[in-house]
Amino acid sequence: MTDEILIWGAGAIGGILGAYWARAGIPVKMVDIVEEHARACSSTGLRIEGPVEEFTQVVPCVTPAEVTGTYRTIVLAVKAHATRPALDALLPHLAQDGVILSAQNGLNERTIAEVAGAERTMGAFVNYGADWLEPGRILFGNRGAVVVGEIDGTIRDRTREMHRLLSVFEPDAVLTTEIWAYLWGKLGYGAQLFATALTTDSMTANFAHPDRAPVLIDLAREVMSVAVAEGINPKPFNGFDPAAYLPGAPEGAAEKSIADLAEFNFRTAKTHSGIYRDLAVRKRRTEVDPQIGVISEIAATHGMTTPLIDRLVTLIHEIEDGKRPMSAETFGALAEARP
Ligand SMILES: NC(=O)C1=CN([C@@H]2O[C@H](COP(=O)(O)OP(=O)(O)OC[C@H]3O[C@@H](n4cnc5c(N)ncnc54)[C@H](OP(=O)(O)O)[C@@H]3O)[C@@H](O)[C@H]2O)C=CC1
Ligand SMILES: CC(C)(CO)C(=O)C(=O)O
Repeated sequence: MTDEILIWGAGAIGGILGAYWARAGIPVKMVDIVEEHARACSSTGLRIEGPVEEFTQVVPCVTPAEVTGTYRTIVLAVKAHATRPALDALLPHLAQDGVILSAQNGLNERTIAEVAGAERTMGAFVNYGADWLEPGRILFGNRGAVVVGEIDGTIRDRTREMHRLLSVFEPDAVLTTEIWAYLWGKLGYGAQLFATALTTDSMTANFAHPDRAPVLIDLAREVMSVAVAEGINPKPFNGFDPAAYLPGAPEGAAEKSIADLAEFNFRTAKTHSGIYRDLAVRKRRTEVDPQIGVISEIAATHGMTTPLIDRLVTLIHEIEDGKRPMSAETFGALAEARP
């Protein structure tokens, strides 16, 4: 047994955490299926680039087959659709009294709790912007909200310790009793980000586009109404204001949130979302089903329908399958599903 932290998934999100922790002298090891990346991080080091800070840090990194021992803290930072296979591989290395922290988008904490047990699951919400560029190189595009909390809302010694560790990386990290409220807020913003990836335009260009803003507003309204049906009161962050998308919001509030998101994303060196990168750069499937499709599944349990979310999922799949281009016309096909 070791108190070394294991980061499972050493890409944009996990790699940055690993580099900051290793630089601060915190014992950390990373695991990644990309062997060339693992070798680079362990030998010449992981290069963090971009406007936030630039440095190179050696961080021990192995492939899943090379992991030995058991760990009390494992940070899971793979894409949402890789959560289950990653859990299968990491569970033999999780101590009985250990915990998995999800540093992901979506409601992965539900899956982790199901597989590893609720007691061994901790939630996080991360909104910093980063891109994996090539083996051993990650762009840190912008700082963003980092929040940690137990899935049952309690605050324990281990939660405070995780908050302390995250604060090494992000001094404004928040310790919360309402992690689900942040995760649902990110689902609303996440749906908007998926919509921006229907085009090749930057996130900011989409948020600032007069014809697209109303569609982005209606999308967030759909997600926020499902959150409310779930008994969640989503939290604001970095320009995303959940209350602006709820019934009874003051006039102009949603438009202001969209303008704030255009402004927030104008300041990042990460011009496009991770979804755009999956589709246009990495040419691979996205997290759309576990991150966005799940919203309509939850809506159905409340007897609600989510026409925009459903159309968005279909369009993203059509792009993944090469049946549609990323274009203004494809965004227009989303707009057709507006109420
Ligand atoms: N990037 C960002 O700015 C943000 C991302 N997020 C979220 O954070 C999560 C992680 O995203 P991100 O870091 O961008 O993704 P990346 O693809 O950059 O990093 C994930 C890494 O994990 C590897 N991997 C995949 N499956 C496994 C596995 N079973 N075991 C070990 N490693 C594996 C991937 O390899 P391969 O590439 O070959 O699959 C990749 O190197 C996602 O849920 C994302 O939505 C949240 C906020 C911001
Ligand atoms: C845009 C970002 C970084 C949130 O700010 C994100 O979550 C993504 O790329 O999917």
